[in-house]
Amino acid sequence: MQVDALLWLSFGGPEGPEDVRPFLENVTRGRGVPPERLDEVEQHYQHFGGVSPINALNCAAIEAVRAEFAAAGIDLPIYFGNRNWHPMAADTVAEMTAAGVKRALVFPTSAYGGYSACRQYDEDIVAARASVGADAPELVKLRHFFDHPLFIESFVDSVKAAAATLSTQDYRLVFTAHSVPLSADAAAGPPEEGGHRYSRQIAEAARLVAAGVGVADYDVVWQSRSGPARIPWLEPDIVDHLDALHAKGIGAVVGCPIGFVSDHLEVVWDLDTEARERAGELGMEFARAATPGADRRFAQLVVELVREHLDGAPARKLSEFPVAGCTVNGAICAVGCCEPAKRPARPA
Ligand SMILES: CC1=C(CCC(=O)O)c2cc3nc(cc4[nH]c(cc5[nH]c(cc1n2)c(C)c5CCC(=O)O)c(CCC(=O)O)c4C)C(CCC(=O)O)=C3C
Ligand SMILES: [Fe+2]
Repeated sequence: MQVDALLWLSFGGPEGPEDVRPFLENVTRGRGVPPERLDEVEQHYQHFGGVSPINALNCAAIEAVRAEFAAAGIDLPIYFGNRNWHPMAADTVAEMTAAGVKRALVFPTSAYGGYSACRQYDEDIVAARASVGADAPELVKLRHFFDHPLFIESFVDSVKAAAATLSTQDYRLVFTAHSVPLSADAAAGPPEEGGHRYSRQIAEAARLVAAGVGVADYDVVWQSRSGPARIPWLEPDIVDHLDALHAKGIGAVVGCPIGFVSDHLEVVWDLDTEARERAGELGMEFARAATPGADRRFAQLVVELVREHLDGAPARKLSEFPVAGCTVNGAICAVGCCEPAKRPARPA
């Protein structure tokens, strides 16, 4: 396939105290997140000076991919655009159009399926192209990579490295991912797959990493719950789970943020701040495994995903899940796939 560019499509994050509120409003527009939750999350960002680490991490990861492209003789410019903060995807796609890009691959910074992790990026692609108009380039999104060997191997090594910092090797391995409403998880994937594509892919990635580490018993839990309390989300929460582990006499935990590709705010707040603090109160040791974003293998993974399109290279994958997430111009993966949740009306 002939392509002219790669678009790195991410979530975006604020760059200073004044950006936080407008950023949060962009994220939650029409999504039924209560104002109290926004106030709370604003404090998490302000705790770090109103700066999310996510933009700098994306820029560093893009530089790493540029170096791998150069080494591999792949001559593709890389553009960067986000859903919720500058550089906004629509502006970036306008810039690509002006530069004469006719067809680009799109790397979304999420490894998984589901509405928030996959279909919402498709919606971003549709909206960005629509804002540019008829000259917008064709945008071909790359597939889910949660079961790519380079993604899994990076987490295996980071779990081992985190475990090595503990005073004991008798630790509990606990995987965490961003919680989503139960209804969103039930609707994840095409209906004939039976739903729950997001939580099942998380479970599969956790299984592969645990096997690579050589750990038989582990847990998969959730973090960063949002939304009104009356709507059920995936549980248990990591912080509650630490209480439960403590009650069972467990004294050391390795937390592995399997649902995230880089150390953005959910990781540095919910895990490195809240979970670590709770572990401290309980007298438990807590080590957090690094996310893969800064690992050279992550850049190599992007190169491999790109090669699947440039030269028809085979898709390397460790699970039986079908290849998914790869569509053109933001088309949905399949009829009924990852339907956006119906937002319940606010109680009167
Ligand atoms: C599955 C998933 C991923 C992983 C897949 C992926 O990576 O895309 C993810 C990533 C991220 N989520 C992020 C930030 C936020 N997510 C929020 C809200 C929500 N996330 C949800 C799900 C997910 N989110 C959901 C169902 C909501 C409820 C509102 C809605 O239905 O949409 C809110 C609103 C406030 C709050 O309620 O927390 C914020 C600020 C950041 C950037 C962090 C930074 O700045 O460093 C990143 C990478
Ligand atoms: Fe989120």
